[in-house]
Amino acid sequence: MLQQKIPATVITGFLGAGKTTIIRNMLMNANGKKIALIINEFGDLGVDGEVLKGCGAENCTEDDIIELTNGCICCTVADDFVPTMQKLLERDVKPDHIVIETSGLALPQPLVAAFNWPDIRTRVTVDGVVTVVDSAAVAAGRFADDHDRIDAARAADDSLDHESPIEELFEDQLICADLIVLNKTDLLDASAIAEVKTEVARRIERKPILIEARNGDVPAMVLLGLGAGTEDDIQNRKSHHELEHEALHASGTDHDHHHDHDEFESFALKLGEVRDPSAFVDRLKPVIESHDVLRLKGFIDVPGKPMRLVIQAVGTRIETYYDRPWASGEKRQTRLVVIGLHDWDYGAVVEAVQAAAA
Ligand SMILES: Nc1nc2c(ncn2[C@@H]2O[C@H](COP(=O)(O)OP(=O)(O)OP(=O)(O)O)[C@@H](O)[C@H]2O)c(=O)[nH]1
Repeated sequence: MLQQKIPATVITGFLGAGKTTIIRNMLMNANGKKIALIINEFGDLGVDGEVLKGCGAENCTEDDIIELTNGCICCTVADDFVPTMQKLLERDVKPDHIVIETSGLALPQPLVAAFNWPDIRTRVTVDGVVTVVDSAAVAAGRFADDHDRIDAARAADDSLDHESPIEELFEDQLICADLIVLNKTDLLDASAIAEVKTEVARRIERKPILIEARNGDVPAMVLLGLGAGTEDDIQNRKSHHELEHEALHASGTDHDHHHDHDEFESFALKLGEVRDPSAFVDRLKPVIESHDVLRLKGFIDVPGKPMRLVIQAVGTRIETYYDRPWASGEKRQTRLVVIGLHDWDYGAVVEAVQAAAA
């Protein structure tokens, strides 16, 4: 008997756009579908996996959540992703649907291409690539970089062929989408949302479905019911990197030009108790602003509190909430992951975050 392929949904989008939030919502509304999650993060601390395990969904137990933390999934496809999929597909009880959350810095294209590997292609299909957009960040001009500055830099150094790394990545993630979710529309008025739509649409020639969402509230039926078979269409969704590579190849100047994440850096910090989390948040804001920290997240140990406090910062917008009690035998500790552009003053950022927590 011909086995039906298991559908897999790829959830991508820049740092902090709301990927984990969408998945958390979906798990609560999946109508009994057994979901397997593959979670990929940039940085050593598996915060997203822990947050999702903390939500205790019955259709997706801790066993069904697999974390890939050896760097961005697009660079570790062969070593990490493919073996993980193979193991998942060998389980006795197969999932009804596989959901993959890429890191905010990953290119979805190499991941989708992996679905054409022979022993994966016969068993799984990409139901769709969902690209989550932080509408507030788009409205604030986060992805529309200062082109004059970049042009000037290019004029001074003609080996610079890139747009800014953030803008390029944003476009590559859009280009690969079957569904674009304009998330965080609660933070904008109607005219700003309309501008964001125009801004997003002008960056892609294909016309994927575009929907608005607040707090990642997208019906599971929509999210998991795209039926796109994206692996058959990757030729039409090439990343800047792939196009550049092809152009160099055609001009005979091809060289060993790997995609990497050199433009971004992250570090993990382990700290002691934070007595006054709201003062910590207040002190963090100027640190994030002055050092252009792109993302900070983790868990805080607040003395006297039985629960751990989750902290999520996307730019200077910071949210904290208690998610679950510290488990017995679990070490109470403040653990943070901080992501920024590689040219930041690393030592100064570490010191400033430590000082803010003290
Ligand atoms: N105001 C607002 N905040 C949101 C919305 N969706 C998510 N957030 C918040 O944005 C922050 C980041 O959300 P996540 O879901 O962790 O984002 P992510 O894309 O998984 O982040 P990375 O995995 O680090 O790239 C959290 O504080 C969320 O609560 C939304 O629609 N509106």
